[in-house]
Amino acid sequence: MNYKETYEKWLNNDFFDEATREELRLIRDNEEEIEDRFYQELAFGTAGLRGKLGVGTNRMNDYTVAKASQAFADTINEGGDEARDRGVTICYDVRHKSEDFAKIAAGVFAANGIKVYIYDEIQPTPVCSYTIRKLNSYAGVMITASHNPREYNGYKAYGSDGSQILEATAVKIQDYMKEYDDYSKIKRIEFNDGVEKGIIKYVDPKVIEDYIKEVLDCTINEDIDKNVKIVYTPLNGCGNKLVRKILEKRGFKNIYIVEEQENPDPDFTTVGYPNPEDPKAFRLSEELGKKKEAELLLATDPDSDRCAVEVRNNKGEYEFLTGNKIGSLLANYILTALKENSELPSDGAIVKTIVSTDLVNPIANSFGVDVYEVLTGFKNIYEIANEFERNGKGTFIFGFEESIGYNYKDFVRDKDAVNSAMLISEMTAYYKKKGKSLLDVLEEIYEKFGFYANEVQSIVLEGLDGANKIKRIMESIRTNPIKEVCNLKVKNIIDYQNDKTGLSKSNVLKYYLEDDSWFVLRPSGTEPKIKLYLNVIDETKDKAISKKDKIKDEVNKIINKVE
Ligand SMILES: O=P([O-])(O)O[C@H]1O[C@H](COP(=O)(O)O)[C@@H](O)[C@H](O)[C@H]1O
Ligand SMILES: [Mg+2]
Repeated sequence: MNYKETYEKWLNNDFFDEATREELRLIRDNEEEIEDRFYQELAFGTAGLRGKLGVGTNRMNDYTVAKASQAFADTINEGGDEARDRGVTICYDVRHKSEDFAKIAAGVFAANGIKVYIYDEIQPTPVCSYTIRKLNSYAGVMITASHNPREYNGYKAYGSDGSQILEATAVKIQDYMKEYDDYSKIKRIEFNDGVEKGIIKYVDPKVIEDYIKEVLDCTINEDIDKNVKIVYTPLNGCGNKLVRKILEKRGFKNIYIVEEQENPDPDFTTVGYPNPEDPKAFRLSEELGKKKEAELLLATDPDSDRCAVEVRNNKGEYEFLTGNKIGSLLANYILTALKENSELPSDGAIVKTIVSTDLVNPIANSFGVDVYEVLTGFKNIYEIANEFERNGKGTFIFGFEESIGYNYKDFVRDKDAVNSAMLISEMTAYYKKKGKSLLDVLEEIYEKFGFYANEVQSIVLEGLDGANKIKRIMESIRTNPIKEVCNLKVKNIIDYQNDKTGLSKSNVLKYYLEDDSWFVLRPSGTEPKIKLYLNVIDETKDKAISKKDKIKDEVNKIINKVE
């Protein structure tokens, strides 16, 4: 069926509610809009389903959420009575429709005989992962579009191990989805009926208390300067309650919250694009920071799994620290402390993605700790912890990725901005006591382990046209491989789609240059973007940065030539 036929089918089927059909009538003459809404079904990407809110098969709405939930329910039902009884944990964030979608999903699972555990308020993504493990749930769902713009929502799906589902399960769910083109086949009861029947239950708030204890147990050093001044913003998302509680419980004396961004706001009015990977998200934090002379600014994204950092430099200005820098600092901090406290496991591992900085390799190796590399996505990072658990060997210490995601230990199996905010604050306070800032420590790390310059550049290409352009860029570089960049010969090309890498197949190209620098091109799996990642090494910091900029420019020229 082509997009126009699907559109007509929705328009003329009185199964769909009047508001839905009215929205479709209004776009009758807008061919482009019809195509964008119906040319495909939402599909599982890096972190579940993600799409714009609105009517259509390529949109997040009551029907597509119900369909995905029915297909997920079918997958769970393959596990029989045990799976149904262990049930599904459901959480949701602050976005438009998040709570509604959570309740629709709950109604679908319940109608399929699957128990549901749901919170009566917004929760961060890491709490979803934690609760699945704590309640021994068979699966989980987090309704969120993370840091995407306000027009988006999404559906993160989890397995019983508390990490997001891998491709094999996503494919299974998508196969089941094909059986529900007729939406009336989806089983669903009203949320309140499910609560009355007792098949949908609210999670005991004690679980949150246990989570807080576990996070506090991640404390590494107590001998720290708790007077360090910290500004925190939840960016109107889910981080507010838990991050503040944790920082208070750790005894930090000077925590300042950006008031305008304290309470939930699904429009993210005060920030616009609520992605703290973009330093613009720190505008209000910087203002408050300057007033309070704060040393550290922390921002968590709307579902509070990403944590961004700015640090005050000698001139009193704030410097953004990328995910690669924070990942390296945390790895160095954690490993140093574990070694000093004689707690470093002999089979310990650090896990990062293939697009994250290599600086962590010499750091980890100096402690005799292995670094594992996986494809983009925290689901892949925690698959290593799951494997360790299945095989009974290996200890997951720390995982991170360049997109400001980190986590220590494995009681939460997704990135955790609550735990990260605590550890970054602790690390800052620890070095403050020694008279150093995070910037000083970073310089020491470079001196000791080498000068690495990293960058991630995103090119936004929206809609079907954008998606096609991204395809053409990847195809063009596959068919005409780059041979040399900035007088550096290409030493090796890894095509994760076609080469045998030991990892799942993925649309990613990694270019290694003769000096061991590399760059990677891949389409984002959560946003309409193609990303260029760079990891460049040289003898000094300045040389590394300038070489990285030159390589970036040259690769951009190649990309821009693609029609
Ligand atoms: O968006 P979040 O915070 O859920 O984060 C998700 O998306 C990020 C960006 O992925 P992509 O480059 O494919 O857009 C991934 O790095 C991350 O592991 C994943 O959990
Ligand atoms: Mg997020």
